[in-house]
Amino acid sequence: MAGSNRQAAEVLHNAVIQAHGALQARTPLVQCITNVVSSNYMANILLAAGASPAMVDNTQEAGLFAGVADALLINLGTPTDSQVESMRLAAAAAQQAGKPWVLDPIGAGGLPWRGAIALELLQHRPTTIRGNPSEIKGLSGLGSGARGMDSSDEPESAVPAALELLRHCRTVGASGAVDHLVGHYEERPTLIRVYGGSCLQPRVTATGCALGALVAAYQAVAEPLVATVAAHASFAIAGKLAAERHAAPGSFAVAFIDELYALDEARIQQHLRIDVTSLVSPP
Ligand SMILES: Nc1ncnc2c1ncn2[C@@H]1O[C@H](COP(=O)(O)OP(=O)(O)OP(=O)(O)O)[C@@H](O)[C@H]1O
Ligand SMILES: Cc1ncsc1CCO
Ligand SMILES: [Mg+2]
Repeated sequence: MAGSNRQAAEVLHNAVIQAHGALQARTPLVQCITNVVSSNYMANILLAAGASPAMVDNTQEAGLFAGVADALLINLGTPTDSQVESMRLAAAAAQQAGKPWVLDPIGAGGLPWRGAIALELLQHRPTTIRGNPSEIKGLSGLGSGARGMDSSDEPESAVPAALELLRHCRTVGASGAVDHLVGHYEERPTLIRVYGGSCLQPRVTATGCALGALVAAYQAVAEPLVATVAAHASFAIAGKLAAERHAAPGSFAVAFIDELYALDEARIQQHLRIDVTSLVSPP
């Protein structure tokens, strides 16, 4: 049994506006342990959105810094032995310090070594697991047809896997044309769909990686479900508006950063589109 919850959608709509204001006011320091493809784009997206990025990923400093930063992102895109050690140290330190952290299990479905690392990191209780649908399905053990870093599954098909992963974290996000997010709203398992964005977003590498970093930034200023929705909503609105002005990936990527920077209460009011479904049992 499942039911649309319009009141919850309105509450979350207002909470997203509040979270956006809190992000601007507090400029959270976000430690990113991420892949080599994503670093520069991710840092620029965090800066444009109002957060402060720090790519501290060496074994000597990663653990210490996780205790200092406001939030942590761990992204498994191009893991080396040494970077994985930093991930272990940082995840443990974040857990110890009660800091929010986000796991992006890139490629977890298709590559067994990193899949095992992602599973190992779950012991440190990430606040959010964010990935594309194939990664969410792969990490949950419910299977996926993933071939590489891009998804070969639809977000809706990842909802049972996302619900399964809620045993390890507070919220799970599966991105795509319509983002499907799960968490608990008033203690009930709940699905939130975020509409918007552009088909140019997956044509720019590391867009999903940068989304994971923005989820971490929002986790520093809002409770987990609101933070997860706020980050996805920011991407959905900025992506939609950037695509109205640019029709190809290169100029779109620049416009997307600009739209994140320009996001404000009025734009959220006008463009945010979410729906909320309370789930009694998996759909
Ligand atoms: N077809 C689409 N239409 C609209 N928005 C999309 C579409 N595909 C992806 N997005 C948006 O792009 C962003 C990244 O999602 P995507 O699923 O491409 O992540 P990803 O595969 O993890 O990316 P990467 O690993 O390349 O960083 C999200 O904000 C998502 O909503
Ligand atoms: C292309 C690529 N390869 C490993 S990570 C990454 C960035 C987007 O997933
Ligand atoms: Mg990804």
